[in-house]
Parts: sequence; C-alpha cells; structure tokens
Amino acid sequence: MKKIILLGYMGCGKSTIAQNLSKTTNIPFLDLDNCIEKKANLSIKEIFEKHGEIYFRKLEHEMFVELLQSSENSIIGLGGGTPCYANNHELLKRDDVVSIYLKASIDTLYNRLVYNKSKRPLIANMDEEEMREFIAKHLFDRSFYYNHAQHKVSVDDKTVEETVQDILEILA
Ligand SMILES: Nc1ncnc2c1ncn2[C@@H]1O[C@H](COP(=O)(O)OP(=O)(O)O)[C@@H](O)[C@H]1O
Ligand SMILES: O=C(O)C1=C[C@@H](OP(=O)(O)O)[C@@H](O)[C@H](O)C1
Ligand SMILES: [Mg+2]
Repeated sequence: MKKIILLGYMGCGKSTIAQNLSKTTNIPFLDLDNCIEKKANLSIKEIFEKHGEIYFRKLEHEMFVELLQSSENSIIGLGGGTPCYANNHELLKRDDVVSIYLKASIDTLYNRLVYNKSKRPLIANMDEEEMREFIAKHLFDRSFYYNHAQHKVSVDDKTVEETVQDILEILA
C-alpha cells in the first residue's frame, strides 16, 4: 500500500482525520487543498475569486495526479469535490491506493459547516436555510462519485479517535 486517500463531502472530516491518522500511523499526510494553496500561492477562496471554479478544478486534478505519482507512502485528504471532476474518481481504484469514503449525514455536515463556511467558497455566502438545502442536493449528486471508493466509514456521532480506529481496522 502506498496511498491512503480520504474522500467525502465538505465537513465530513477529511483534513482532521488525515492529520490524526498520520499521528497514529507515522505515515506522512498531505491535504490536497493545502498543496494547491502552496503551489498557487493563493488561498482556495482567492483562487475561486480570481480565477473561478473551473480553473480550481484544473489545479486540483493536476495536484492529485502529482501526489499520486510520488513513490512515498502517504495519507491524502482530498477536497470535497475532487472525486467529482476530471475522472478523478477512476484514480480511486488503483492498486497502489486505499480509498476511504468518510460518510456523513446531512445533519452532521450541516452542524459542522454552519460555523465553518467562510473558507469554503461554494457555501460561504449562503444563509442557514439555503445551506441545508444545498448540502442535501449536492450530497445526493456527489454520492455517485464518492461510492467509487474502495471502503466506506460512517462518521456520524463518532469522535475523531473512533473514526481513526475504524480506518485502522480497514488497513489492518
Ligand atoms: N468527530 C469529528 N471528526 C472529524 N471532524 C470533526 C469531528 N467533530 C467535529 N469536527 C470538526 O468538523 C470540521 C471538519 O472539517 P475538516 O476536517 O476540515 O473536514 P473536510 O476536510 O472534510 O472539509 C472541523 O472543524 C473539525 O474540528
Ligand atoms: O466540495 C468542494 O467542491 C470543495 C471542498 C473544499 O475542500 P473540503 O472538502 O476540505 O472543505 C475545497 O476543495 C473547495 O472549497 C471545494
Ligand atoms: Mg479539508
């Protein structure tokens, strides 16, 4: 195994869980959004504002391919949209990849995102009611792609440590 890939909707915990899984396993972790920000020298919000979403999706695909090309073992936290563009979902099936969908309910996502939306351009300007409806529809549309993951872990009502434990069982 070379790459452990965490995917799922915004707020499901990809970045948080990747970091904690890395501490437990001593496998280095990379957050795809952070890698894009470093390379572009702009925040995700600024990339969306200055260049638009289509340009962001291009950078996202290029960075995903670049991270997969490295021969290092790593834990990679994707962005919520990564599997849904540029056939990125096909890359989740590779033999050198363990892909894990962190599955969260609409309520879990809403509760985590409602006070954490400012850095997420797709929802940053929505009011609460609009956001709940958006998450419900968007999650439904994206689930097709998320379900290409090799494994699924439900994260509802679990602590970070419990989710990390579930992932360790998959990796064992
Ligand atoms: N049990 C939990 N597992 C993961 N994240 C949690 C949990 N409880 C609360 N959170 C919070 O939810 C948010 C998840 O955000 P993040 O890790 O950035 O998700 P993603 O990268 O999938 O968008 C963080 O603010 C995190 O602290
Ligand atoms: O769902 C999406 O399309 C996005 C999710 C974000 O990552 P997180 O899922 O880590 O918030 C980030 O890549 C960008 O704002 C777009
Ligand atoms: Mg993230």
